[in-house]
Amino acid sequence: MHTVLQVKDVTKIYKKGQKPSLHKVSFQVCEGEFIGIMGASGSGKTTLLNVLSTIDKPTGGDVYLNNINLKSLTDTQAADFRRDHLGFIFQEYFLLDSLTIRENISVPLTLKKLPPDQIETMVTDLAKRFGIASQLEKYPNELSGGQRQRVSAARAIVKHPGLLFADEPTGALDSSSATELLEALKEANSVLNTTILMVTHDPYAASFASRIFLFKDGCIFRELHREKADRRRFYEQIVDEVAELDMDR
Ligand SMILES: Nc1ncnc2c1ncn2[C@@H]1O[C@H](COP(=O)(O)OP(=O)(O)OP(=O)(O)O)[C@@H](O)[C@H]1O
Repeated sequence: MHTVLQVKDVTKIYKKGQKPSLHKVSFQVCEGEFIGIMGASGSGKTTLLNVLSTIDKPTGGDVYLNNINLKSLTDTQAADFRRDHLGFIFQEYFLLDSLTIRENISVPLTLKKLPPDQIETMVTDLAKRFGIASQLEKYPNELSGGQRQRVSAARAIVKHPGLLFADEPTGALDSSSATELLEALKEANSVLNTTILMVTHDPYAASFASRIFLFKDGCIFRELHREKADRRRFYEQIVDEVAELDMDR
């Protein structure tokens, strides 16, 4: 399986004299992995996501995404790279209220100028996977929070991003909506081979990942592998680690 993301000795110092927010962080992610990023508030998770997604630049070290060194990109190239290769899901849904759900999910494909019938097929297929096929002609304000988040996930995945970043995607959802979203992400991961990097404080959400990096003070403090453990056992392991590291917010 090929390496999608390579992070080498990445350091981020916001202000001279300040403690590094990331300190020589190194890891690799292979295509089709589902990575969870956990850590206490202030441990560097958002900083890492910003640096990996070309939104911010590291002070030192290198990030290779699909073998492209992000350092080599100009700001305009970085914006194009984000549009063409990366997908994002945030705690907020960021849907366009004046567009239908079908139109919202179609936006990335319309921007790519794909033929309408191809867009139609891709959007309908994905909407079925995400359990929102019957909502396609509605508007965002007619949907529940959980449904809106699945729409925003479908919009991020429909363009087949090389890497999908999810930043606290279940943060605003009740537990059953969170489960529906996480199961949909897991399905996209296993069926469509979408590579996912998800920041979360929630051990339950993290238990859907196959590998987890626990951050502390800007460094990877521990790495957990799900391997053959079922999700429940993995969840228990994560809860134990979080308690041990006192990582609760
Ligand atoms: N723009 C900035 N300027 C200066 N320091 C910053 C900036 N952004 C973050 N930091 C500092 O970097 C460190 C890591 O912050 P970061 O936001 O990455 O943590 P986090 O793990 O995402 O926290 P949370 O879970 O609360 O979102 C913190 O000490 C924070 O104060």
